[in-house]
Parts: sequence; C-alpha cells; structure tokens
Amino acid sequence: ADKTLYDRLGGKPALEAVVGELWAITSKDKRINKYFANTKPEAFAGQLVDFLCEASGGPCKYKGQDMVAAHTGMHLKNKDFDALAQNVVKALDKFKVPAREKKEVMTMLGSLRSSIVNH
Ligand code: HEM
Repeated sequence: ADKTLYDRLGGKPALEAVVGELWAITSKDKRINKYFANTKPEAFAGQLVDFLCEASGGPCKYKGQDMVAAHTGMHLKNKDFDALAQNVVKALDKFKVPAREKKEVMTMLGSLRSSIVNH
C-alpha cells in the first residue's frame, strides 16, 4: 500500500509498454498527430518514460525541458489535451492498469494541463 505509483504500475518496463502503445495510438490519431509530424519516436518515448518515471516516484531523472517550455509555441488547446488524455486511458486499459493507479496517473497528468495548454 505504501509502494510508489511507479512500483505499483510495474516499474520501467510497464511505463515503456504504455508509452509505446500511447505512441501507436497517437501517431494514428488525426485529431492531434499533426503536432508529432517531425517527432522521432524513440527519443520522444525515452523522454516521456523518464518524465513519467520521475513523476510517479521512480528512480529516473528526467533531463528534458519543463512542461511549459516543451510545449511553448504549439498553442495547444484543451481539446488537444483531452484527446491525448483519452489516448493515455486507452493505453493504460490495454495493459489492464487497475482503477486506483489509472486514477492517480490521470490526476497527475491533469495537474499539468495549465502548463501545456495555451502556450
Ligand atoms: C500531461 C500531458 C503531457 C505530458 C506529460 C507531456 C510530456 C512531454 C514531454 C516529456 C516532452 C519532451 C520534452 C523534451 O524532450 O524536452 C514533450 C514534448 C512534446 N509534446 Fe507533450 N506532453 C503532454 C501533452 C501534450 C499534448 C496534449 C500534445 C499535443 C497534442 C503534446 C505534444 C508534444 C510535442 C509535439 C512534443 C515535442 C516532441 C518532439 O520532440 O518532437 N504534448 N511532451
């Protein structure tokens, strides 16, 4: 019960699996895939895994830009954020992440909305 979210999710292999699935879904998602037209999947996945690992209490150190800087100039809207969040839910569901952990992940991501939208 006192394990970190990172451990309860299944550690780095679980995050890699979820991020891989998130990319598979999002790269085909016509609502938002234009934003990722020039993205290198492996590099981006590595950054996202490190970010989620650190944010969920894992041992990783994210070395990328902060969330405002990373998304500045994209002018992302709430609908873009909601589309990505839906894809995260689908990816978590594919790996049968339990309700408690799913809620914690989505709450953590939701707290970043104002750093990501309208910049
Ligand atoms: C809570 C939600 C989100 C999180 C945690 C997140 C996280 C990240 C991270 C860690 C990076 C890498 C930054 C770096 O390498 O310095 C990044 C870049 C990026 N994000 Fe997000 N992001 C979120 C939402 C979104 C949304 C909603 C969109 C668009 C629909 C988006 C589009 C991008 C793009 C296009 C990049 C640049 C990728 C590249 O390097 O080519 N992000 N994001």
